[in-house]
Amino acid sequence: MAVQSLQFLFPLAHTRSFASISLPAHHTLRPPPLRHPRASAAAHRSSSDLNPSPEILKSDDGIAGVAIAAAASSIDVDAVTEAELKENGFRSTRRTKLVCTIGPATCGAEQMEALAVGGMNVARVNMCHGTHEWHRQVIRQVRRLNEEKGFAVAVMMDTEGSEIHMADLGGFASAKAEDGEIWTFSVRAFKSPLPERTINVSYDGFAEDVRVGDELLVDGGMVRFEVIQKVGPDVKCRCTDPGLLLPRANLTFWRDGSLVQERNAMLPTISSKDWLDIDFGIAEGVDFIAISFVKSAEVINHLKSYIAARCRDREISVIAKIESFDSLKNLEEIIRSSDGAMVARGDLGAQIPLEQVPSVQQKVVKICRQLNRPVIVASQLLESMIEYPTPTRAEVADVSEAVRQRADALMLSGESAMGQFPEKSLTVLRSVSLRIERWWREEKHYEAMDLPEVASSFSGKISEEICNSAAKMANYLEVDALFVYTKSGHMASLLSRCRPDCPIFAFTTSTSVRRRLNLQWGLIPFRLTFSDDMENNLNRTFSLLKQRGMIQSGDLVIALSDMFQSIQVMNVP
Ligand SMILES: Nc1ncnc2c1ncn2[C@@H]1O[C@H](COP(=O)(O)OP(=O)(O)O)[C@@H](O)[C@H]1O
Ligand SMILES: C=C(OP(=O)(O)O)C(=O)O
Ligand SMILES: [K+]
Ligand SMILES: [Mg+2]
Repeated sequence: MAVQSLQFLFPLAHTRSFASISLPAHHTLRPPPLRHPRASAAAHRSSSDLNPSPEILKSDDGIAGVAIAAAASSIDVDAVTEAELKENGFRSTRRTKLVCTIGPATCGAEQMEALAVGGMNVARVNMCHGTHEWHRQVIRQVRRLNEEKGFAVAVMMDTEGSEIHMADLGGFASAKAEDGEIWTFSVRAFKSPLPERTINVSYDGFAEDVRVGDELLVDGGMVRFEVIQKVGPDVKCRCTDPGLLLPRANLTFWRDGSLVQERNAMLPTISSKDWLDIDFGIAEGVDFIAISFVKSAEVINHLKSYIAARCRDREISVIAKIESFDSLKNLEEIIRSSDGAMVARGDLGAQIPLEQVPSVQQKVVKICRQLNRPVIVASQLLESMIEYPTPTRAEVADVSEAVRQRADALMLSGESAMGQFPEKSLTVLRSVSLRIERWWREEKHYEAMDLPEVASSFSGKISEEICNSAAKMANYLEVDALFVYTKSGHMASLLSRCRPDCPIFAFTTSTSVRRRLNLQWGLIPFRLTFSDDMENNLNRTFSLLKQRGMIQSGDLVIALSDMFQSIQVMNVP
């Protein structure tokens, strides 16, 4: 290690007694060296510092991305983050991750690349819509983008679940239901075109289950009907809240002010169609599978063993969607059994009173953080931007609140899938995230959260203590970055859980782990081949990152590794 580096190495892994060594008192450390603002330092670097010949991409809103073919370099790094680091330094990298639903508005190569350049960390495909062929094209497009342009966008497949949906609207993109109109919801098979004001319903038992007087909510209440008459397989309904009906919109019904639930209990969480979609997702190598309408931990455990038996060489993370009344009863257990959760506010708002959704969101975000599971806040974040180029003030406030809660990720649905302004919507998520994150730093805002122990083994406890201490030291010493060398990604996620002030550079040997780390707060995942020799690893990393202009001599770094369970504090030589 270079002369000016200060270094503390604790080989904690091997003996129990080492674990009780206390970390060095802060006064034994040299203060961090004075540094030039990164922006000006970066500006002085010549473009020949960049390695190998980069192709500069420019998106509409002026964000520069540097795309470097992954194969040509010995360290794989997210092209957008690399550009951000070079332009503005460590402090400005975005901590909150962004998920975009891909749909007709964004499935083209150009649009998808624009989303990647705009900061999309995860591309989501919703199996409620489209064919396998369509989804296959999208997933391969993402892979191609990663390979050719140096992105690390992960793919999330979201199952349909077995709730009741409307069918397609006989070829129409939407239909307007007006106040007082009588519509027929039917399980009959019609020849197209459908009769006027008629909607096909996916669930055969619909006409039997529903009663006259029930309230029928389309898409969580975007349109409402009252059931006025049942005629065999046809259910006649009067529109009470007008609005736009979209193909395959979700249906729930309410009786005497409560959600009608019996039917939900009978339907399996993962339908036979979902199992076919899951097989498809496994075959296409998706990184995440999100399960809709999770009711209990069993279904998650079952799916996880199903996946484990089929993909021995790589993992697929299972995300539990919290969107049903039932999931709230078993929240902790569900989150504990899953690899992450989504606050799916669309359907959630149809199953519990709307005014309860914000507190449930806050609760899920908190439990996920405590149990060390990534959490996504989803649905209607920027709903008005499906049609308009600027968000409402209320939407900006909602996005800010999710960022302020330190959720791992924010998600776009219709805004990116079929809206008119997908890239602008992403820009709003990005700039609102950055603004709140900067505000924390300006205000020196620390929010202490009790982080209960999550490890079950002694070695796991050591890792956890090391991460908690390293994050504390990083804040106290105002270090530039935390470096973590981790094969499984676990130690990176433990660091992320602490939500430290500085970014976390997570080095992992696997491309699949790297993509999955891309969902977690504050992590900048790199793929790097490394050995058991930490000194060698660090020197190689420093030299590679320096060559690429991402760090410079004098930067203060805390490095951890899950091979040695070590902490080192040093200046980049
Ligand atoms: N693969 C797709 N093909 C066509 N339309 C899609 C697709 N994915 C999403 N959409 C459109 O975007 C809207 C919002 O997406 P999302 O919120 O994921 O679905 P949903 O509204 O079914 O919950 C959908 O209602 C649908 O109109
Ligand atoms: C994200 C959600 O699920 P989907 O879009 O699949 O209905 C939701 O209901 O908020
Ligand atoms: K879905
Ligand atoms: Mg849903």
